[in-house]
Parts: sequence; C-alpha cells; structure tokens
Amino acid sequence: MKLTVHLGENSYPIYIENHILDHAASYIAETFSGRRVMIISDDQVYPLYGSRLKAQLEKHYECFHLVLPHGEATKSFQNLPVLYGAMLDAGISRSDLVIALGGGVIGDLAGFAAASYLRGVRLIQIPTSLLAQVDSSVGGKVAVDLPQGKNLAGAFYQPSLVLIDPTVLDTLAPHFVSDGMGEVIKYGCIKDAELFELLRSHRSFADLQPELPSVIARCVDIKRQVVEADQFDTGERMLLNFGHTLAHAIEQYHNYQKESHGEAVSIGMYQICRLAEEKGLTREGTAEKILEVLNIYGLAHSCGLPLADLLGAMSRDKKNLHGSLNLILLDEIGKSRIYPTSTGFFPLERTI
Ligand SMILES: NC(=O)c1ccc[n+]([C@@H]2O[C@H](COP(=O)([O-])OP(=O)(O)OC[C@H]3O[C@@H](n4cnc5c(N)ncnc54)[C@H](O)[C@@H]3O)[C@@H](O)[C@H]2O)c1
Ligand SMILES: O=C(O)C(=O)C[C@@H](O)[C@H](O)[C@H](O)COP(=O)(O)O
Ligand SMILES: [Zn+2]
Repeated sequence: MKLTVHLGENSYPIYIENHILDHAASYIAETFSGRRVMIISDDQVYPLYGSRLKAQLEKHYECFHLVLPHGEATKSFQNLPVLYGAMLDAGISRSDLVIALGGGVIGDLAGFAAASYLRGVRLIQIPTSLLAQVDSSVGGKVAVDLPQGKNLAGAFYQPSLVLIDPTVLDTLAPHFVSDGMGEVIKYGCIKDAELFELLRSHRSFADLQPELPSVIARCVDIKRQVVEADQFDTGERMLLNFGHTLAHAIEQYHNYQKESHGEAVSIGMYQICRLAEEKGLTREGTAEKILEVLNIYGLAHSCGLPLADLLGAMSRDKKNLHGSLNLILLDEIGKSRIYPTSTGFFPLERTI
C-alpha cells in the first residue's frame, strides 16, 4: 500500500508492505541518485536488519553505518556530535543521504542530525518499532531531549521516503509492542471512534495481530491528514499530542529512565481524561473506556506521581502559547479539541 503526504515540494511517499525491507534499495534508488549513504541505527536493530539493508544498498551506493546504544538516553543533545562526527568521517555531503533504521529514538535523533548537519541532508525513515511505524516516522518532527524536557531541541524536517515493513515487528519485545499500541489507541481517541471500537473488540494484541498492517495504515493515514492540514503544529496537529502534556512531564521527571514513551502517553491519556470528566469537559464514561482498552494491550494508567511534581515540565510544553497551557481534551471517544487553560487546571495534591 502506498500513501502520499502532500506537502508541496516536501511531499513524500510512505510504503507499507510486508517484507519491503528486502526490496528497500530499489525504492530508495527511485528517489535518491547520490553517491553516499549513512545508515544510523541502534545496537538491537542493526544486528537484526542492518546487514540486510546495507548489502542491498552497496550495489548502488558507497555505504557507511553508525550503531548507537538502544534506549531513550541515546536521544540526547550530548549525542549529536557523535552523529555529526560519523557523517564527517564518512564524507557525507549535501548530495548524500541519511537513513534512520530503528524505532522512534533513532528516527528522531538521526532526523535531527540530518536536519542540522550542513544545514540539511536528505533523510529516509525505515521505522522498525510499532510506535515508529504508526507515528514517529511520519510528519517530520525530529528532536532530542534536554534534561529540562522532552524534544525541547528539534526541527520540522520531512523525510523523502518512509518504508514500513510490518514483519520486522515479529522481533519487537512485548513491552514495546504495547508502547506502540499506546499511540494507536491515541488515534482512536482523537479522531477515529471506529478504530477505537475495533481495538476494544479484541482480547489481546495477539488477537489483533492479523489486522495489524491495516491498523498501521489507518494510523498513518490519520497522521498524514493532520500533518497536511497543519505541518508546523499551530492548531490541528496539536491534537496528536493527546495525553502528551502529562506524558512528557512524567518521562522528564524520571530523566527518561523509567516510563517509556508509549507507556507515559497511556497514563497521560487516561489521567487527563479523568480530570476533564470530573470538570464536566468530557463525556462521562470516556476515561473508563480508555482504561478498558489500555488493559487489553498491557498498558499502564497510573505512575504514582503527584501532579505538583509535574507542573515545571508542563509549563515548558511546546503547545504553550501566549502564556496559556493548551491541553488536548476529548469531547468523547473519536472527538478531540484544544483546551486553552493554565496550570490551575491541575489539582496539585492529586497523585496520578
Ligand atoms: N517524531 C514524532 O512524531 C514522534 C512520535 C511518537 C514518538 N516519538 C518518539 O519516539 C521515541 C520512542 O520510540 P520507540 O518506542 O520506537 O523507542 P525505541 O526507538 O527506543 O525502540 C524501542 C526498543 O525496541 C528496539 N527495537 C526497535 N525495533 C525493533 C525490532 N524490529 N526488533 C527488535 N527490537 C527493536 C529498540 O532497539 C529499542 O530498544 C520517543 O523518544 C518519542 O518521544 C516521536
Ligand atoms: O507528530 C506530532 O505532532 C505528535 O505530537 C506525535 C507525538 O506522538 C509525538 O510524541 C511527538 O514527538 C510529540 O511532539 P512534541 O511536539 O510534543 O514534542
Ligand atoms: Zn507520542
């Protein structure tokens, strides 16, 4: 299946196909005719898929690779010089290409390095985690974390091509499958009640698995539409941040060492919904439905942190504009809106 993100001269195709990784070089050759390629990956993904990709690419290009430690700590500002250094050593120029092969950590980090190195070299995303396939590889948000907050240094930098091979998810650890499902559930919550009900109608991820390629395509298509409507996150795109105001604060609180992103998003979606319901801002029973679906896919809904401890990070959220905190709330499942408020929204004594 092919989807196209229409963004004028920054438009690009996304291919979703089982075993597409085995033909990656021919898709890449259609869009890139330069000389050198730098593959950036992590030490869990590269041993599984790196040489398969590199062997194909070597028929067309001079290939280099950089393998980084896996995990969120890698997506840090301190690591950028490692990527720039490797690209310089490989002689990567503006006519060359960076390929991000991995989960969202590699996609965001390699993407930001590609956006900033020489003021921009071409980028292709080959996402290998469920989260990266349904979310982070599409839409051009690239970033690194700062100690003060998630993704606080970054750019909007669209890839030239995204290749999604659902079969690589067979090697993904169950925890990270759940993580990806956190973002899948998010799409249902904000835009697609039918998708939400589909997720709710299964008993477990194993039960949903046969339908996974179409679920991935459905999520990617929602993201495509939102990004086409608001590439630079000034309105509609903020809806993709449902659950994220709390999630990013939770992740930052533990210095990105405890809750993984999808897990934190799950907690954030349930807890913000519960608070909004209590204030009469969301239809009653919505948080309970979210909880039901989180349980099906093995996701957390609380982390034991007092809201008071999360206010600092929430006050640095990128959706905050003109001194206002912009929360994403649901009217009901499938319908979301931006809700301008202040930190006063949060009962500080509450533990979530
Ligand atoms: N740019 C965006 O729009 C966007 C959207 C959502 C999330 N994100 C970011 O994405 C990051 C989280 O991404 P993630 O959940 O993919 O984490 P990740 O990149 O750390 O991947 C999760 C783990 O799975 C391993 N892995 C990945 N693919 C594998 C495979 N096929 N087989 C075996 N192991 C595999 C990785 O080595 C890693 O240990 C966060 O930093 C988050 O902020 C960005
Ligand atoms: O693409 C978007 O826009 C999103 O908000 C997708 C989120 O799932 C993702 O976690 C994103 O990285 C968050 O962006 P940020 O601007 O809040 O850092
Ligand atoms: Zn996210």
